[in-house]
Amino acid sequence: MTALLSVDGLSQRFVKNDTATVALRDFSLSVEQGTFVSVLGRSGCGKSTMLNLLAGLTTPTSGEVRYQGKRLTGPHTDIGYLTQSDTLMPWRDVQRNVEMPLELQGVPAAERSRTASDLIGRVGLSGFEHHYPRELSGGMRRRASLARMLAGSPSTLLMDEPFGALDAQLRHELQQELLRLWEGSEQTVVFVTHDIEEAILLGDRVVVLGGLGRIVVDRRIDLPRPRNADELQVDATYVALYKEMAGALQGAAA
Ligand SMILES: Nc1ncnc2c1ncn2[C@@H]1O[C@H](COP(=O)(O)OP(=O)(O)OP(=O)(O)O)[C@@H](O)[C@H]1O
Repeated sequence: MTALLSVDGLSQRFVKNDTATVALRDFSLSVEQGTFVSVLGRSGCGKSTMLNLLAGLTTPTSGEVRYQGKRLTGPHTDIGYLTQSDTLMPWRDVQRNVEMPLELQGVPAAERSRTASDLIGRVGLSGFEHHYPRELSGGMRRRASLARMLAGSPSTLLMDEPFGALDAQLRHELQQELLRLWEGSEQTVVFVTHDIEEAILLGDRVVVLGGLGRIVVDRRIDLPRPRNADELQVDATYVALYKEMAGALQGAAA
């Protein structure tokens, strides 16, 4: 398989009021086309900084990001990014927010409306099509943002803790929905989470980051798909992976 997205020797340093913070140091990662890569790490280890760089939103202090073999110098229309912050347009209702990427692609109105309604249903927001972002809960805004990102059918999806604010049941439903949409799509996913179970359930590969984006574990997940969260709990391979990753996260904090 070919590397779709790769970074080599990436460092990011922020300077604020004469104080420098290093968020990533000499970070390298190569993501193969069509794979689902989960990135696990504790708060503050540099995950969002890494995604901002992969999305071409920020320029690294040193090193480079390559997408489809070319140096990435800014946002790319093939790369969808679900950030942690709310980027829904406040003056558009849910339907028109989700339709937005399709408008930009010149998709005819009837098809736009059909695709958006389908995705709104898949993220559990049917009935809220004409609500504005201020009329939604935080979790609902997150789901609307997810539907909007999926509407654009980007070939690469970067997702920053998309399900972190949701209750367990909804999180489970959306994990399954995301897998249904992804399987067979050939989309490449980089999915950031704090949750070990979620990382293993979803990923073809789990990368665990320690401080400053140091990779402490990089494991291929060979569990067969479709995966069922309840069945995994008693699967010896899953249990061993879980222990390894829990230990790595603990060790990274020490
Ligand atoms: N724009 C910025 N200016 C200054 N420091 C920053 C900036 N962005 C991030 N940092 C610092 O870089 C480090 C990594 O932050 P980052 O947001 O990447 O962590 P994270 O792993 O995504 O955390 P979380 O899981 O809590 O979202 C932190 O110490 C943070 O304070």
